[in-house]
Amino acid sequence: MRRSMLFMPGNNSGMLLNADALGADSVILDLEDAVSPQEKDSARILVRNALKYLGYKGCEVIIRINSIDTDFWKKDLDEILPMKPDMIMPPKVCSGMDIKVIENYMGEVERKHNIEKKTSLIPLIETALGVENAFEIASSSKRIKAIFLGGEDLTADLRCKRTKQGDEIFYSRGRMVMAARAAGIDVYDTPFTDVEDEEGLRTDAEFAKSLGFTGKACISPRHVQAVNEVFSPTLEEIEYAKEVMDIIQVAKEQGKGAISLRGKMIDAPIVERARQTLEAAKALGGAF
Ligand SMILES: CC(C)(COP(=O)(O)OP(=O)(O)OC[C@H]1O[C@@H](n2cnc3c(N)ncnc32)[C@H](O)[C@@H]1OP(=O)(O)O)[C@@H](O)C(=O)NCCC(=O)NCCSC(=O)C[C@@](O)(CC(=O)O)C(=O)O
Ligand SMILES: [Mg+2]
Repeated sequence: MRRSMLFMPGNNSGMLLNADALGADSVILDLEDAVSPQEKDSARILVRNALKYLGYKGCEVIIRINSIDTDFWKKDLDEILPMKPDMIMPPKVCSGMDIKVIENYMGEVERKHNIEKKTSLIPLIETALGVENAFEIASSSKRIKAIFLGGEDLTADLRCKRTKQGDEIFYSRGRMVMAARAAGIDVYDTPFTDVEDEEGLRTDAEFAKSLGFTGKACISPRHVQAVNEVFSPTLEEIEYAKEVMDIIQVAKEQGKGAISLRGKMIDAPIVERARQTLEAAKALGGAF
């Protein structure tokens, strides 16, 4: 289960060394905006070597490449794909056509190196055009396992102020969740960028969860535990889900589709949510 995704700059060897020991479900080794243009070549080699020699058994590893309007993205794929990372994150994806361009080049590299695995994609959507085309992007390739909202670049493109409360990205968050769920994939929320503000982080993560996000990115290891907690089912939720499953069995035996539990109606969609809760709990290692 992927709840937290921790970004780290691809040119920081100290951070890369312990990448899979920080509690995040995924780490995103960044070759894009956290790396200056002068450092792109050395960061690419460092990340390639980290994948090759460190192995990263403790969590999923995603590489954020540079965007297709730069001179770097093909070199990124040339070096990184042969190391078979779990996923590639292309940034500033604006359309399904962008995905086709990336996918075609990935196919070329995979064939050249006889790589059977088709590496998955998690497109970063962080422009107004990208948000408008979110469903088209989400459904443009079988390689896409999730989409990811980038609030900082998006608000720069929208020409508005990025606030902690996040009213300015409310529409985009809803649109992303809708697009991802309609395409049958997961959806991840933008990182909370105030490293010191754990209460603000929790509020932001809880709000993202309430909208339907699967998980959230982090820029600091200090945020990982809170994000993992928020995106895990609570014991109360698990207990309730089990009660729902029990009571719907009683309803079935009585030939009913709906029944009452603690004064509230239980029917098919509530049972489906309970099933999702128990599935998440099971994925996290609970015994049910
Ligand atoms: C923010 C800060 C500089 C603060 O540094 P500080 O040193 O003040 O932090 P401290 O907490 O004091 O660090 C205590 C100890 O943890 C270590 N430590 C810190 N962070 C760590 C980490 N991430 N991974 C592993 N280790 C870490 C540190 O090395 C130290 O270790 P040690 O010295 O041994 O004690 C640092 O966190 C950092 O660089 N974060 C990642 C930045 C990054 O990747 N950005 C790009 C991706 S976002 C993006 O692009 C989003 C988007 O695309 C989407 C959108 O649109 O929304 C966009 O467009 O924005
Ligand atoms: Mg960005």
